[in-house]
Amino acid sequence: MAKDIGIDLGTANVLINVKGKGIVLNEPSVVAIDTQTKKVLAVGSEAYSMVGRTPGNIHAVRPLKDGVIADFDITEEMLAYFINKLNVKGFLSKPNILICCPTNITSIEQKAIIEAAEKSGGGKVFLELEPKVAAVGAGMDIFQPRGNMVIDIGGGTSDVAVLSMGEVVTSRSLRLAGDKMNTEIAAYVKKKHGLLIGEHSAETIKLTIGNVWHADASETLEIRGRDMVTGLPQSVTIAADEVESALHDTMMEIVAAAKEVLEVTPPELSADIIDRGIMLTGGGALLRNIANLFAEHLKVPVVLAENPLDAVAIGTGILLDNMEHKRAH
Ligand SMILES: Nc1ncnc2c1ncn2[C@@H]1O[C@H](COP(=O)(O)OP(=O)(O)OP(=O)(O)O)[C@@H](O)[C@H]1O
Repeated sequence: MAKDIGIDLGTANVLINVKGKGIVLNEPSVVAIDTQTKKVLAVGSEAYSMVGRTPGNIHAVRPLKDGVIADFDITEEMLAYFINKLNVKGFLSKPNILICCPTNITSIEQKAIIEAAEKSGGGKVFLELEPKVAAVGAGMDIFQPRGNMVIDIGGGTSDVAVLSMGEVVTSRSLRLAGDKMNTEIAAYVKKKHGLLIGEHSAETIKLTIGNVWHADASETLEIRGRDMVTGLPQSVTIAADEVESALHDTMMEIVAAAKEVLEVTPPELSADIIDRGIMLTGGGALLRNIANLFAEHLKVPVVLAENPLDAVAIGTGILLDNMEHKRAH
């Protein structure tokens, strides 16, 4: 028998939850391609280590951009590679797949995701909205007639949603999240320090001293890159409060989206949200003091999911169990 699997097909990472086993795969959504032969050379972690370091004929690409499939064929190859690696196919049967997508993708994009999962070895493919699955994975009971609000900040998209009785009541999805933050950090370092840095270095700055509220200026990190004037390798010291200003505009856009969602939320559900607080999920939730930033602007308590990066994958496991439970009764 093939095993059912849940996939968090993210812009930054792909996580796969196999029924009965838990999260068995967690790799960056990156594929290295030989541009001459068009052959896939590496997938996942191995390909990620090549980003920004490849010679001319090798290209390390992210097949998903802004939370949607930018390159269909490569996404399919990547998914097929991950699914094969798991050995979940049965002798004659294919695994059912529950896969997550942002709230504002078009029906064409939805079809592309389903098709990619089917072609990469899936049996029945179900699509679920990412914030719903993230909320479930973060431990929220969204199936009661009560308001639950979640903000999921991933690599390519930030989703804000209010859920009740298992469905999304109001939502906003922004095509800006962790990747945009890296771009903003690199742009800041270029403008303020005259230093060109790559994607990996920007990500390291974010992960090490990324703070979005009342950052401590004495917390610093030395980074290396290429001096814009001399063209030579150079190192500079960046402080956490600089990262806070680099990320300010992006954070304010997410805050604005959350405000818009709250403004159109039915009053009874708003009251529930005040009681229960807003749940933060996705890798972006790990930015230091992010809960304080949202709480200050939204005037509502904000809580962090226990495992923000795994919430969607954990949620797929819970929803797969529910689906089986329903089928059995
Ligand atoms: N400690 C951290 N501080 C800040 N950002 C972090 C941290 N750890 C991971 N991230 C960021 O979280 C993002 C990845 O989060 P996640 O895996 O939830 O996204 P995804 O599901 O791949 O993307 P999407 O939901 O947009 O498709 C990356 O941009 C990464 O840089």
